[in-house]
This record gives sequence, C-alpha cells and structure tokens, in this order.
Amino acid sequence: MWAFNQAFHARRVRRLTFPENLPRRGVRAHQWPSLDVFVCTADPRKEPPMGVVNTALSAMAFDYPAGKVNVYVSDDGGCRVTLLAFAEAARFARHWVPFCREVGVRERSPEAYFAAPRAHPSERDVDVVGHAMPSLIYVSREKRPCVHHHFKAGALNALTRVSATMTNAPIILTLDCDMNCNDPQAPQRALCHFLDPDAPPNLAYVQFPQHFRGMDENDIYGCEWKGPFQINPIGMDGLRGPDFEGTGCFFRRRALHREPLLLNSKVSDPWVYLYAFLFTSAYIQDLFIFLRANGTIRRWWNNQRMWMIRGVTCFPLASIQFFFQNCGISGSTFNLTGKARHDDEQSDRYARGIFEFGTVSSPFFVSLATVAMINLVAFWVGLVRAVLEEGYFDSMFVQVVLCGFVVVNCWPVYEAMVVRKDGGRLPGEVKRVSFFMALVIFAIAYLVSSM
Ligand SMILES: O=c1ccn([C@@H]2O[C@H](COP(=O)(O)OP(=O)(O)O[C@H]3O[C@H](CO)[C@@H](O)[C@H](O)[C@H]3O)[C@@H](O)[C@H]2O)c(=O)[nH]1
Ligand SMILES: [Mn+2]
Repeated sequence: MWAFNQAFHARRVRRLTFPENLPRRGVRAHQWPSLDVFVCTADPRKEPPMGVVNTALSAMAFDYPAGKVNVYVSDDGGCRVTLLAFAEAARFARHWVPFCREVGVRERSPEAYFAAPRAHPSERDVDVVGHAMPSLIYVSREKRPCVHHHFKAGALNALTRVSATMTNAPIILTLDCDMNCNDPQAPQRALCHFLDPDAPPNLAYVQFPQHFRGMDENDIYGCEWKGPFQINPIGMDGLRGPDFEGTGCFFRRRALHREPLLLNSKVSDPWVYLYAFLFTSAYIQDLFIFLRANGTIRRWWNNQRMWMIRGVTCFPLASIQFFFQNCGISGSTFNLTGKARHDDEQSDRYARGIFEFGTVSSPFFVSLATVAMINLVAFWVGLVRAVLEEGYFDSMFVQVVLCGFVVVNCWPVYEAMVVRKDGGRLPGEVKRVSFFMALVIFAIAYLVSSM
C-alpha cells in the first residue's frame, strides 16, 4: 500500500489559471466555445428538486457569454415536480442571472447565496429584456424493463446524444444534482487549460476538485475525501493526469467520440516509447535466448513468424474445436498428421525452404490469408493517408508500424497467393474465401468506425 501510494507524491503539479489573460492571448469572449452543462438527478425524494434547481442556476450564472451556455437537466425520475420546479427556475433565472452579473455575486447557487450572512445590496430593478439567457433543457429518457438503463452513466450517454443534436457544444461540464458551482469563472479556467499551447493536444478533460459542505467540525465520518479529491489528483497530474471524479469535470466533446487507447497513441505520447521499448526489448531478449541455444538469426526470424501464424490459425481453431466438443455439439476428432511422402516436387520445395500451401484447402490457410490481405491493405491505406493527411501519421503511427511488421512476416503468403505457379501455391478456393472474409471484415470495420 505504502509503495503504491508513493506514486501520488513523486511529481505533484499545482496549476494556476489566469482567465484575465485569455483576451491578451487573442481569445476574446465572442470566440469562446459554447458550453453544454449536464445535471443529473434521479429521485425527487432523495434529491429535492430545489437542490437540483440550485445546481442548474449556479451554472446558468457562470461568467460566460450567456448565449453560449446550455444547461441540460437529466431527470431519471421522470418527475412532474422536478419539471415544474424547472419551469419556475427558468423564470427566476431571468432575474437571477443578470443580478449575479451586476452585483458580482460569487456564490451563484441561490441557496448558498441567501444562506450566507451579508449586507443586503440595494434593491435593483433588473432589466431582463435584450440579454441573451442560457438555455435550460429538461430531458427525461425513456426506460424499458428489458433494457438496462445503466444509472448515471446511461443518463450521461443520453444527454451526450441529445445535446449533440441540439447544441453540440465542444465543451461539456458534468454535474451531480447536489452541486454548487462556487466559482463563476470555472469555465474560463477550464478554457485556460484547453487553449494552453503547451497542453497536450489530446487533453480530454479538466477535472475540478469536489469540495464538501455540511460536515461536522471534526468530520467524524471522514466525508471530506481529501485524499481522492484534493491530494491524489495533484500527484496524478504529474503522471498521466487526474481521474474523472464523476462531477465538476469539463470534457472536450470530441474526446467522448474516440477514447485514446494504447493503439491510438500519438508518436509524441510517452506511452508509445514505453510500448516500443517493451516490444523491441522483448524481441531482442527472445533473439538472444534463441542464439544462445545455438540458433541462427534466420531460424529465429522464422520461429517468431510461425509463432504469429499459429496465433491466427491453429490456436483459435483448436479453441473453437475444444469449445464445440465441450458443448457436445461435435464429437472429439483426431486428425491424422500427414506423414512425409517422397513426392519429388514437394520435398524439393521443402529443401529450398518454400512454404507448402497447396496440398489441402484447409481452413488454416483461410484465416492466415485473410489476416495477410487485411494487413497489406491496411498498411498501404495507412501509408497513403499518412502522406495525404496532416496529423494522420502522428496518431496512427503505432498501427501502421504494426501492420508493416505483419506484412513483412506475411511475405511468403503473398508469394504463394500471387507469384507462385507451383503445386504448393495457395489454392484458388482459399484465395476466394479469404478475399470474401477480408471484404466482410473491412465492411464491418467501416460501419463500426462510421457509427
Ligand atoms: O439512475 C441514476 C442514478 C444516479 N443518477 C445521478 O448520479 C449522481 C450521483 O449519484 P449519487 O447517488 O449522488 O452518488 P454519490 O455516491 O454521491 O456519487 C459519487 O460517486 C459517483 C461514482 O461512484 C460519481 O458519479 C458521483 O459524481 C460522486 O459524487 C446524482 O446526481 C444522481 O442523481 C442518475 O442520474 N441516474
Ligand atoms: Mn452524490
């Protein structure tokens, strides 16, 4: 435990933001991206609608161009009282938002504002005409007994889709229903990070820490969660960045469409170096072990190729067969291994180190030829796009290199498909089936990626 926790203290990062410098950086308020705020609520008995309204109002009153703020409320309770409360809130907001701006209120949740002791400001007649208001959108998604609703995650997914069709703001703020945005400049501070030229281009979100109110003096229940919400994120920031806390997080919408996985890493991403390092060092170690056991480099290369070929042929096929046998769908089978024959042609090829694909039209060769075709096409498409599209190579570098590696390994397969005329070449039937399989897989990949 102790050892693992040291990671939180190795590289602590504290960040300061200066929103007043945004205009000097050439980013004026009318150029700021619009903002979709998501507020989730589920149960009006446990989460009083007035509390949800206060959360929404504190966001509507952000120091941000009002025409660029859209507040979406997800009501998983589908409750009329909540809807009614929001109808009232929308009316109240016409007064509250300009009031906060003019008086410079800091706590912009009405509840927090009126709870704090203060000298009352002189009554002002708030002119509401002509000022753009943030929009307030009430959403209650359909739930069915047969489809799992996935709680808050499902609600956020629904809001992501709904907001994409309505306002599609590039920045999204997620809030729980019992929040109070205690800094009206929070969106501007998030912008400072998103627009920072030194920020990584794949910066997906800016997480504001959760602070809790209403604890007893000594916090006997330990409700402050200082570790997870205040101490640890600063340490995580110095490593790969803090985690998503569920609320108070500003997302770039585009980050939700494609989450970076390792394979989507950019060349500039340190993880690529780690990945490349592990890959090459594992391979070099394997080579040395092989050479030390009286191997040669060529043998080692072919050995790793066969290891890859087995990975797409006999291992999966054996697993499928094992599965079918265990389900009683097919009986156990035993394939007698073809023993060496003294076919002159074949043994001649064997002696010359030429692969034998032609004896039988085995499903072995179908999966192998399919993999070979897919990687060849993917490699070429990747190279062409890297030349034509700016930034493509940076984001797809790892994939292109991996495809290239498979292509080099598959060289004998291409030869057996295209060049060879001898009896050991890939049978036409296998070629046709593999071609069809590759087409199907490309079609599926295309459909999935365009979804
Ligand atoms: O079906 C559901 C269930 C919950 N919620 C909302 O999700 C939020 C969080 O739920 P809550 O019961 O308050 O959970 P907490 O234990 O307070 O949640 C903490 O832990 C969660 C993850 O475990 C994070 O998502 C929260 O932001 C964090 O405050 C609330 O706004 C709920 O209204 C829904 O919208 N739909
Ligand atoms: Mn909560």
